[in-house]
Amino acid sequence: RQLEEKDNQFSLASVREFLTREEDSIVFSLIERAKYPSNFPVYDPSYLAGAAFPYHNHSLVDIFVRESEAVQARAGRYQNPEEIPFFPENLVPPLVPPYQYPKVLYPAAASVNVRDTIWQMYFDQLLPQFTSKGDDGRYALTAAADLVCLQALSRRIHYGRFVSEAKFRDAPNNYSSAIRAKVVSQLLSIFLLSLLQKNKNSETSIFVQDRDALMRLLTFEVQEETVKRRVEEKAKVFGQDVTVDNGTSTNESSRPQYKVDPNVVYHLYGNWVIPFTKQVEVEYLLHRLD
Ligand SMILES: O=C(O)C(=O)C[C@]1(C(=O)O)C=C[C@@H](O)C=C1
Repeated sequence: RQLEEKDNQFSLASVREFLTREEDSIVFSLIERAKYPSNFPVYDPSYLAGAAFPYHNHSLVDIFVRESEAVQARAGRYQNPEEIPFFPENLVPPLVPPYQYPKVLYPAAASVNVRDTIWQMYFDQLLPQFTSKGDDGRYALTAAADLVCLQALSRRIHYGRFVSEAKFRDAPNNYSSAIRAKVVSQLLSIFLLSLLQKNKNSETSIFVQDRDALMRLLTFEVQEETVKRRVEEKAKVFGQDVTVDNGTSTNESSRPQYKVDPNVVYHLYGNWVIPFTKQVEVEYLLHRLD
């Protein structure tokens, strides 16, 4: 009964509330990571070249995430369908008894993910934008802060599966015809390929059209702009120094200094978080009628 009640509350509005709350987690996690400089050795496999097997030639952050996920798997973290690990091959069985999470996701689509894309974006693109250059030796703290950032981003982006499920339930007919177009185009492309011996490009272009139709259906540009402006604002509110001088301070600069540049957070959402969430949404929908 409790499950049914929870399930009944599942809607696009409840899903958006979850995404809004996750913004806080993401902004806070970035602020925490920004306490430390870039700390290059954390990411450099040669730093652990002398370590024993299986740790040698992995970066410290790589090992930190793998081992943390193993501990968290024991505590049941990945039994929760909201959570997707970065290293699924590494997981150990949970120690805890199962919890009856509401069964919201469609099983054939539940495991779609973009974990490798998130990993690459975080280390190659995002980190250099909000950390200062330098090395203060606090490597374990740095890796721990990276883990929290990665998990918050992953939870938000992979929640795209729940967003899609809510949208599909709201308009099953609209989505079903766009999803079925996939099946038709798959058959068509196989037929064309065998008939015309075409190269792979023609197949790709047919798939792209299906994705485009779904992408148009699930996109709300006004909502995206609201989200980007809100996270920018959160970066300002959460990331300023708090004083108790009632604004009477004679600080030389009246321009607030933020711990993480709000503009970076705006673009993090615009360039990666929202596009990756939409990618998850499309992939989920493509499997929604399997
Ligand atoms: O709120 C939605 O409808 C979503 O699909 C989420 C989201 C986002 O990532 O914030 C993604 C696509 C939409 O265009 C708007 C917002």
